[in-house]
Amino acid sequence: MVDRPKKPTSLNPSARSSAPQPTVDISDDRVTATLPTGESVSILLYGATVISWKTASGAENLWVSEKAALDGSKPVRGGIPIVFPVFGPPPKEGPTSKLPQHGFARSTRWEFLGKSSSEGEAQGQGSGDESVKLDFGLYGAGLDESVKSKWPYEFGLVYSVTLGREGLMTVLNVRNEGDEGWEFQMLLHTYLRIDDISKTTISGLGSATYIDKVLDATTHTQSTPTLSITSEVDRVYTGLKQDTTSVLADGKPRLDVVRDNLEDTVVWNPWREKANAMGDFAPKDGYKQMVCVEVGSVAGWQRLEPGETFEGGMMMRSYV
Ligand SMILES: O=P(O)(O)OC[C@H]1O[C@@H](O)[C@H](O)[C@@H](O)[C@@H]1O
Repeated sequence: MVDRPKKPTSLNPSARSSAPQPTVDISDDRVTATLPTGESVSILLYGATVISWKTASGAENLWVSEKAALDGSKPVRGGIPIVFPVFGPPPKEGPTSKLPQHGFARSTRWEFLGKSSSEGEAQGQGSGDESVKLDFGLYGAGLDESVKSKWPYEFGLVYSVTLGREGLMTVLNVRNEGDEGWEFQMLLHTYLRIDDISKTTISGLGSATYIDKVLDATTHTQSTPTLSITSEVDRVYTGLKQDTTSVLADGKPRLDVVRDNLEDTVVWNPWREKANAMGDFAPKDGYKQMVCVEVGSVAGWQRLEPGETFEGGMMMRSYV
């Protein structure tokens, strides 16, 4: 009798079968991944908006308004909406002038492209350093005609969200898929959850220059090593040299935001009046539990010629 060929097995089958694996749950409107150690992330397909990122302790790191629309009717007030291809109100003239504030990426449904796992998991090492990467795509062809007519360029966006034990990494890859060059701005509009704004300081911006959108829209220099927030803040820090912006609670690290290939960071807190004026901002005193630290490329424009790509993003670490 001829021996049957054995079924191919992994290099270390026993470890592979016994090592707990990350789980990925895909529903109609969102993708949720959980590591065996308890960390989790949840991403709405609408806007590819990360709406939750929890550490192993169960602590939530992102702020989402209690009145945020999660049904695709408007951009999510909280989490990490993606700003592309224009930041803020569009310029009066030029290719992005007809687009809504912060562009269309945050108000368009993206496609889930799939998941991949870290080497540790793939080789069944059970080393406890598993991570899971979720990819989302948005293409010119996927846009509504009404949006296409406002920004008629061929593009491909791939947004990768990687959940690991050491933090959450989010990276946007932008590709020009057409035959003419175009320019864009991008930003990860991250609403961080904090316990108490009066005990919160932000470091990593000392000596940097910023455009103060609340004051006079002119350029200032950060004179103190840390920033405390005691009223409305809307600042665009530009050309930052250091990579890490840290949020401290009572002087102790709470969250780090590490920029990757991006030079600008927006710090935003609407404070009492602006929070009150936003219909989807709740609770009304929620501005005391959030601060936006938003990495991006927004002070100028990134230009992509046909076939060129740009990639930028961030790594976030949580200390709770
Ligand atoms: O209300 P939106 O469109 O989500 O924008 C919120 C804020 O987003 C910030 O990035 C801007 O700097 C602010 O000026 C703006 O108010």
